[in-house]
Amino acid sequence: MTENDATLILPTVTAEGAADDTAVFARVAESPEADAGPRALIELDGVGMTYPGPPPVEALKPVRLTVADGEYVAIVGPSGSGKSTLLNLLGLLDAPTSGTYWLDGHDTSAMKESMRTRLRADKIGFIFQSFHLMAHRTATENVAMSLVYQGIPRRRRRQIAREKLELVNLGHRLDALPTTLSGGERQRVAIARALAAEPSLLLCDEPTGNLDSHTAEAVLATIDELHAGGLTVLMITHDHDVAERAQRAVTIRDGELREGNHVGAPAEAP
Ligand SMILES: Nc1ncnc2c1ncn2[C@@H]1O[C@H](COP(=O)(O)OP(=O)(O)OP(=O)(O)O)[C@@H](O)[C@H]1O
Repeated sequence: MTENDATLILPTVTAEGAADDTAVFARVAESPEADAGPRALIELDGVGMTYPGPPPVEALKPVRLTVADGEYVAIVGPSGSGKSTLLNLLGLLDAPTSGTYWLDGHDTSAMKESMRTRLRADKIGFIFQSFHLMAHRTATENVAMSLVYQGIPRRRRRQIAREKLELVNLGHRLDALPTTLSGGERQRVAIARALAAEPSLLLCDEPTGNLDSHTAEAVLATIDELHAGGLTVLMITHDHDVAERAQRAVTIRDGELREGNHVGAPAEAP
């Protein structure tokens, strides 16, 4: 990924957009539901996605899905089942063609693009199979740069980056370039970057797909610890062993979601 490509997952907010959003965020924070017990961080109601084609492809059939704040949920399915489509919707990288997506109480369907971008930057940290690190930047710079668009001063950005890298046990490799890091270490830099803005949701897209099983275990253990600390984790994977780490698994097949089959999850119609 080039530095330009990085803007796909890094926030790009105008001052105007930020001002609008602050007002909306304040209104939501004042709502009476804010105190009403365990809250849903994610709520999909009839959310579907049909790519226009031609020919049109119904990649995600209208689904309902609720993920509570602090949950660890795996979405598991084979190639072509609609995982990336769902990830792009959940990550506010794409808008659904039907239904309503509430993220932390915000109806994202009605939002302008600038607002969705702002919400994404505030609420969601991403980690991907291929790390997406900038090759010519140190670990600290890779993490710190994710905060550039949030108007955080450079010194503070670097301080946050160091803290997050220490959190994922990379305090001894702060100045290392990605090419000098192992695969597992690179993925931990990516996790540190995802955590920099204190997201509510960690959205993971096959984060161990490029790692050997030993290294994968270490990365998954880091994600377990983050979840134990209260972070909501949504793990997209085709690997049932990876999905087993979650509290709850949801299966996706041919664009249809089915509530999972293990670990304390009450079966629930999609
Ligand atoms: N832009 C697009 N236009 C048309 N069809 C698409 C588009 N993107 C995906 N599809 C189709 O939607 C379906 C779901 O694709 P998706 O990429 O979400 O699956 P996936 O589960 O992530 O697959 P993989 O694990 O192989 O990445 C597939 O049939 C795919 O061909």
